[in-house]
Amino acid sequence: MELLKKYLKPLLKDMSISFLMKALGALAVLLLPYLLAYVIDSIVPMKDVQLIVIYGVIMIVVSVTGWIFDIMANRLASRVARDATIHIRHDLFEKTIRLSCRKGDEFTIPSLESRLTSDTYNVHRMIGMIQRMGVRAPILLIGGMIITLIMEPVLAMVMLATLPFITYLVYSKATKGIPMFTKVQQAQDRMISVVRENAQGIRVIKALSKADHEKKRYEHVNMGLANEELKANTRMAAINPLMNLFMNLGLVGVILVGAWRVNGGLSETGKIIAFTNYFTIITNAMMSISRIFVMTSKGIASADRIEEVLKAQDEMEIITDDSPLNDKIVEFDHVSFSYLGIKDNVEDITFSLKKGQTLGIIGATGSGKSTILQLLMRFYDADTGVIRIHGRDIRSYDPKDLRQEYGIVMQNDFIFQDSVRENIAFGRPIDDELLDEATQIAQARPFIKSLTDEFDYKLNSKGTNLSGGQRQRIFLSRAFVNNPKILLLDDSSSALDYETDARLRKAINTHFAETAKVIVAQRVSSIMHADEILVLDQGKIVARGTHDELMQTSEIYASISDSQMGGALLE
Ligand SMILES: Nc1ncnc2c1ncn2[C@@H]1O[C@H](COP(=O)(O)OP(=O)(O)OP(=O)(O)O)[C@@H](O)[C@H]1O
Repeated sequence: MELLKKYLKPLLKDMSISFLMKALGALAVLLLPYLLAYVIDSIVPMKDVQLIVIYGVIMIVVSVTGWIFDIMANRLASRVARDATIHIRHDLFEKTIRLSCRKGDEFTIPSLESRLTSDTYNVHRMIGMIQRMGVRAPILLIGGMIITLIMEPVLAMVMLATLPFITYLVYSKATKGIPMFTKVQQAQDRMISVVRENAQGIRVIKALSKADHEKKRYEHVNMGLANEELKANTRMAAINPLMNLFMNLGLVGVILVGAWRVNGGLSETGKIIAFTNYFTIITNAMMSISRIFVMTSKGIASADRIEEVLKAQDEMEIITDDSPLNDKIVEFDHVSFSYLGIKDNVEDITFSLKKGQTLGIIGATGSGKSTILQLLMRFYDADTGVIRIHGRDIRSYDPKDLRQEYGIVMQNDFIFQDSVRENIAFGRPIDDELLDEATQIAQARPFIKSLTDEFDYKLNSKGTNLSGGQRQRIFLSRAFVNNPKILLLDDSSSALDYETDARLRKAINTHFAETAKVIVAQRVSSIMHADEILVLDQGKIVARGTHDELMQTSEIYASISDSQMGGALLE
């Protein structure tokens, strides 16, 4: 509910106007049966046609005025719901993209996606509904009761006897509904996850003929969602029919007692007609209130999920470190880290890099190579040990400033559906000269020249209209274009042929002679000229040194090198 308070507060003025208009519209609706009873019981017996016409006109005016107020209030309500949701979505999106990687892993991407889409939609519907019905229904309900009590106390008591049952019914169903709708949203997260994986891995699925397997997986989560929805909706579905039952029982009682009273001369026909009108108004108001409860159950469950993300503590706090700056551009000091807090994914890593130096990292898959780069980017914080940049704790830098120091190619880098230029510049103010230089170093110039619109050529999402090697050269251009102080390359040339790879290495060494470089590679040829090479195994450094030293001291390194000798010979 805090979420609603925060986002509706600035819209309080519009909401108040909308509520006022709704209230006036509701009063007009309440006035009509009263006027009708008066016309039937007092004006018609006078047989004064002119007076009857005047009252008819008054009733039309009241009815049209109420209708106009209602429409205006509904429009305003839609605007308030829209404005509040825009701000909620904006803040949620901003928080989502700023969320630390650890928190992102905790929430999971599909869940964040559904919080941004269906949860915000539920909240939007709840805000709209509360405004459209939240004032009107209670006024019609309470106003209708007061008028009927004044008009026909005996009949009103018959009708009111049904109310305790109805109130209990709505309350008990709605309170049980909130956790059920939370489960529905969780099932939706699971379905989005499968849909997402299928959409992204469509080619693998086709290649491995796994369509039937994936269909079954989808059916499973789809059934899960359907079952949760069924459970929640079944509970809620009982509200309306049961309410109808109680209301109709009340109405039967009213008509029987009403007929008995008219026959006995205790009441008049007009009053009984008006009373049945009020009864319908009250019934509809009760129905609306029950709908508000259903939608509010859904909306509150969704608002809680949104709030959970908005309130997520970002553990990426910035600390103070006034240590003197030194010439070690990057330093790992006995760093250990675990993603899940179970087993260290990197353990006791120590190294440092000065201006212009290159560190090569090699090792088996899953040995922790990319994790070192993730820690260097401060996507995660080390559990023990310290990472320093220019001699100061990495945690003392604003992550935004810190990341501007880097040029990075990640293993699973991404191409956006945009031009080649935008994919390289990435919103940074990059002129053509820089673009040209970066693409030349990345050995991308020849293939970009061959594209129909060169730098304006539109790339598909994930670069499906490029080859693997072309994509890597776009990623490299992106990393080079801002002349980084620290260059991090994670398996960035695996799709290049050996000759292009060798030219790339030469170009990097010439253009980035001053830059500290960390190169993660599977190929020995990509790192053999590094100032130091780390050989990783299960998160630990099992050997270190230059290429020549490692050829003598590390069996693992020597065997990798020997198996790739054809590549290593090419420089
Ligand atoms: N987000 C994550 N959550 C949990 N575990 C993770 C996560 N990312 C990586 N790991 C685990 O951490 C370990 C090291 O992974 P890392 O990606 O650093 O390996 P790598 O040496 O770069 O492997 P590769 O050469 O295959 O890219 C692996 O066991 C991996 O399963």
